[in-house]
Parts: sequence; C-alpha cells; structure tokens
Amino acid sequence: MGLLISKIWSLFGNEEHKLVLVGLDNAGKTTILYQLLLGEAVHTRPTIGSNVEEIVWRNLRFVMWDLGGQQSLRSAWNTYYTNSEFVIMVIDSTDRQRLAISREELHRMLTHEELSKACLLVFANKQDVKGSMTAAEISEQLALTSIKQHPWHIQACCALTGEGLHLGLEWIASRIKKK
Ligand SMILES: Nc1nc2c(ncn2[C@@H]2O[C@H](COP(=O)(O)OP(=O)(O)OP(=O)(O)O)[C@@H](O)[C@H]2O)c(=O)[nH]1
Ligand SMILES: [Mg+2]
Repeated sequence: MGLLISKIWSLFGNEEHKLVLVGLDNAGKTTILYQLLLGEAVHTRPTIGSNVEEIVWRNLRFVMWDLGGQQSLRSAWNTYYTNSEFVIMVIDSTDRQRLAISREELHRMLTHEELSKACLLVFANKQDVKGSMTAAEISEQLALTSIKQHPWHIQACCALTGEGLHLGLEWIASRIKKK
C-alpha cells in the first residue's frame, strides 16, 4: 500500500529527488546548476560550501546540491550524501592534467555506503572549447566500465549554452522510471 501511494504520488510530480553535483573546482558545476534553473549562463565565483536549488523538469522535482570542488572542500562532500539518488560528476573536458584526480575522487566516493544505491551521471563539460576531450576519452580515463555497482551514463555538454544538459536529465528520468 505504501508503495502504491508513493507511485501515485510520484505521478503527480510531488516526489523530490536529491542529486549532488560534484567535480573538481572550475569544472562548471555552478554554471550547470543555474543554466538548468534559469536557462542562461550566469557569472560564477568558486563555490565555498554549497548551493542548493529546486529544479522542476517535466513532472519531476529535483533538489540539486552543487558542492565546492576545491581540494580543501572535497573532504566535506560526504556530508551531503545522505538520501542522494544521483551523483552528477562534472568534468572540465579541457583539463587533461587533472583527470586522474577526478578518477580517484569518483571511485573513492562510490565506495561510500550512503551512495550504495546511487546512479552516476558524468557530464563531459566545456565541449565548446576546441581540442577538449571527447566523452569516450573521458569515459576511458575515468575507467567507467569498471563501475559495476552503480548504473552510470556519460553525457557531453556545454554549460554555457546548455547543450547536452537536458539529455543528461533524460537519462536521470529514465532511471527514476525504472525504480
Ligand atoms: N568554455 C566554457 N566555459 C565554461 C563552461 N562551463 C563553465 N565554464 C566556465 O568555467 C568556469 C568555472 O565554472 P563554475 O561553474 O564556477 O565551476 P565550479 O565547478 O562550480 O567550480 P567550484 O565552485 O570552484 O567547484 C567559469 O568561468 C565558467 O564560465 C562551458 O561549458 N564552456
Ligand atoms: Mg561552483
């Protein structure tokens, strides 16, 4: 009965889904959050702590937490994991040098107990920059195929124009439907 009620509830779009946006500093997390919320690229400053916004898309309600990515802030990411259904890792596709750090952070966070049921979406951001890495290249460098415990998907995007962001949300919606 409880399950039925929660299904009906979700049909009316009243169910909230918690998402956390993570990734190294300068990846474009805050730009993505506000592009999704406002439909435009805002000027950002490095996030200290977090931003949180409610994003309604189709009949889904997302509570999106955008976390600061600077090295000193990453140890606090785990304080946001409780009840997170989705982890969105944002990669700066121009930042070849630091992709190994992203890989380490990603695989470490996925071992966290509170994320054991979370799905992973990787945004390969800044695709507008010439010479940026492709989603396939990033997927390989991040060793995404080695992730067996979490459904995952990688999506190329450009947060400045919003291109690709809704395709990422489509994947998230498809995972929610499967639940
Ligand atoms: N060319 C280009 N620049 C982008 C894109 N997305 C974000 N940026 C720029 O990248 C810089 C950092 O963006 P933020 O959104 O502040 O990055 P962040 O991941 O929130 O960084 P922290 O808050 O420090 O963790 C800004 O100058 C953005 O305008 C993109 O798709 N293409
Ligand atoms: Mg930020």
